[in-house]
Amino acid sequence: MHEFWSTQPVPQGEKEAQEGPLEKKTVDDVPKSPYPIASVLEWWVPDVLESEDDLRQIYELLRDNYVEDDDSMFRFNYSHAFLKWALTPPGYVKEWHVAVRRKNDKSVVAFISGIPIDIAVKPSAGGDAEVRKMCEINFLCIHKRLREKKLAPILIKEVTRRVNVLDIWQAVYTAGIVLPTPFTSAQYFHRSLNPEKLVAIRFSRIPPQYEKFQNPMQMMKRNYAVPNAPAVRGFREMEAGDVPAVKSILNASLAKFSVAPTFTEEEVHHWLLPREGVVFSFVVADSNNVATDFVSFYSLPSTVIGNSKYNELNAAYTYYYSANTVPIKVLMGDVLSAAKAKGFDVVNTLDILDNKEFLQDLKFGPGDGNLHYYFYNWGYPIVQPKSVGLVML
Ligand SMILES: CCCCCCCCCCCCCC(=O)SCCNC(=O)CCNC(=O)[C@H](O)C(C)(C)COP(=O)(O)OP(=O)(O)OC[C@H]1O[C@@H](n2cnc3c(N)ncnc32)[C@H](O)[C@@H]1OP(=O)(O)O
Ligand SMILES: CNCc1cccc(CN2CCOCC2)c1
Repeated sequence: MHEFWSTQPVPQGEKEAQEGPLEKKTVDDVPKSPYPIASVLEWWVPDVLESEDDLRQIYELLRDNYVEDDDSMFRFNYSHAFLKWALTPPGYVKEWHVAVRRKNDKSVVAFISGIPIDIAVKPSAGGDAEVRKMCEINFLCIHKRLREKKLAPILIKEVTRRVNVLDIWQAVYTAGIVLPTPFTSAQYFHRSLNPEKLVAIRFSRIPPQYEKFQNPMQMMKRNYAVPNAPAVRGFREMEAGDVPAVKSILNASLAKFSVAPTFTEEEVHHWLLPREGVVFSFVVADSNNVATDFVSFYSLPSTVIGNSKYNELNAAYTYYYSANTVPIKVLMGDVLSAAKAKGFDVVNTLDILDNKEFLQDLKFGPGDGNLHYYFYNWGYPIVQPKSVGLVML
């Protein structure tokens, strides 16, 4: 059971693992050369910022081989612009973008990414959070033709080496599957914006109680209709001048959670300013045009696998927010309007942050997917998703 993960510094299910590092090594202990890999393969560092062709190769690997739902009806289709954004925040390390190519034709067969992140972790006994520089791991992907050959542990060990050599010893990551050992498990919720398309691609079903209506789909459209303009006075798109205020209110909001990132001004600029087709952010500005509230969402489409009428599901995912002068359910109501106006079919979210405060009133329904959260080399007790303030792309 867990031939690889049983060898790793992650909680192994024993109770009461101590909080904090599970093993202590120094940079001197870290191998200086890359982990050995099959002779027909080679390590490769794509230049996702400067090379559109390198970025295209990572994009295509993920488009065709990344995460699908359990029934293989949908597969994530992160865009080029989204991947460039997700992989190159301030202080990113090019070598933490770890790819594997076939030597003969240079085709990309696998990938795993790491980016730097400052995570504030509160001791479970209470008290001040400890801010720890960690690596956030994402986009682990092996080509469908190379699955179940133990290549994933090799990718994980190599990215670990490249992180350790820079004196960073913890990571945070999420997965849709249960591994040793989650510190929280969140549930997905979905808010229909385009019920007709969602039913046509079998993302949604017409609830049985609608069958009593003469025109069930008409009733579904009515139920999920949203205003086409924001309700909150002073609601507008975020702009560069809002960065200092957003940094202040967002860090204050996130400090309430047991596990959450902290953002520098440069990180607020990178992660939270609007980027067309990628991330959408809004503030509520007071009479001096100073941001008092903030809310955001990102675009993550999925390929619809094998549907004749539609080949893409346009999904928005709720991102970070700070609700201070208006309740989050009012602020998120304006997100639904903005997402509908921009052509999204659905808004997806998790029961992390204060999201449970709006799920019911805004007509989100539970999904059948979960997102499990993990630390690498950091013992931490299992906490409820509502005490987690980290959003993973
Ligand atoms: C200090 C710095 C540390 C940095 C590193 C921190 C750790 C980061 C960890 C990674 C965080 C990733 C976050 C995300 O990106 S989550 C998204 C993961 N990607 C996908 O689901 C895309 C589609 N699937 C695939 O591409 C492959 O199936 C993958 C690549 C997922 C596995 O490839 P394959 O199916 O061909 O298997 P194998 O024969 O090579 O290897 C089998 C071993 O791999 C373990 N496995 C399977 N799936 C995952 C998974 N999602 N996280 C961690 N481990 C996983 C599995 O339990 C088994 O180990 P053990 O059970 O026998 O022990
Ligand atoms: C947070 N990063 C994207 C993600 C990665 C892996 C797994 C999941 C969650 N799955 C998605 C597919 O449908 C079922 C639930 C999401």
